[in-house]
Amino acid sequence: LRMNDPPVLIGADVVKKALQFEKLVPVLEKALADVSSGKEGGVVQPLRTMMSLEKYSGFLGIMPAYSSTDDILATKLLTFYQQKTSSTIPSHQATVLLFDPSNGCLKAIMDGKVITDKRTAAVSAIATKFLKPTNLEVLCILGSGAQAYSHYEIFTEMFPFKEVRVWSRNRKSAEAFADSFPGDIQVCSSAKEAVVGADVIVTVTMATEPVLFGEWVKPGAHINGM
Ligand SMILES: NC(=O)C1=CN([C@@H]2O[C@H](COP(=O)(O)OP(=O)(O)OC[C@H]3O[C@@H](n4cnc5c(N)ncnc54)[C@H](OP(=O)(O)O)[C@@H]3O)[C@@H](O)[C@H]2O)C=CC1
Ligand SMILES: O=C(O)C1=NCCCC1
Repeated sequence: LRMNDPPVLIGADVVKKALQFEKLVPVLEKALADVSSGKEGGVVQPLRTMMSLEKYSGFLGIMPAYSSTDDILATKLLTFYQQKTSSTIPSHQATVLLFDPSNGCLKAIMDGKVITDKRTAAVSAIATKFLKPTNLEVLCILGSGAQAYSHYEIFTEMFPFKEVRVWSRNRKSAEAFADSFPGDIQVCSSAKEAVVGADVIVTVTMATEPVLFGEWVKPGAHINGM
């Protein structure tokens, strides 16, 4: 791209093809290590700004970051809303803007919804890889929305679970989730039933009240709380 060229638009389908988990995981591991290395890692990532839209039970989040080692300047713009069950609009929508860090020119406008779904699940999987319990037999997913799908995909790709359980507020959502994958997924009638005995627990709901209680959790289990 030349300096004055308009930014490239990169839609969800193209992003989806580019973000295969086997490519994404090593890149994210390096990014996480760079962030953890402080100054040496060369990452500038101020705390995200989260603006509340109380009138609509929504939020607008702004998440800028610069990596000097990769020389990448980007920001994610995210909106998320407490949706009515009947809504067909995704609760979380996002766009990622990519800039030329040397002059501030906007280079690309990318679909950020797929990035959010896959990045979040990949980071949970990386955390699980490093903190995992000795046993990795039972995976429990609480919630059955976009994050549940992406977490299921990467967790079953990266780890040898023998049993996968899902619970969701609406049983029909959990059933639709289970039916959408060829693998066997046990739909549970309560969060407790899904959690008791699980080795890895993923909480991916929009609940504002607790759905997971400590007394259900097996000693040594790993929890990814979204
Ligand atoms: N930390 C991070 O980087 C990120 C965090 N998140 C968070 O992950 C969570 C899931 O996101 P996502 O999958 O995209 O959202 P979706 O809207 O796609 O799915 C939401 C899920 O939450 C359930 N749910 C909604 N309200 C309640 C409630 N009051 N009590 C119990 N369950 C409820 C729904 O269940 P049902 O369908 O059965 O009604 C549904 O399964 C959210 O909290 C989101 O903010 C998401 C992306 C990134
Ligand atoms: O994408 C992110 O980062 C999010 N953080 C918190 C709320 C939902 C999405």
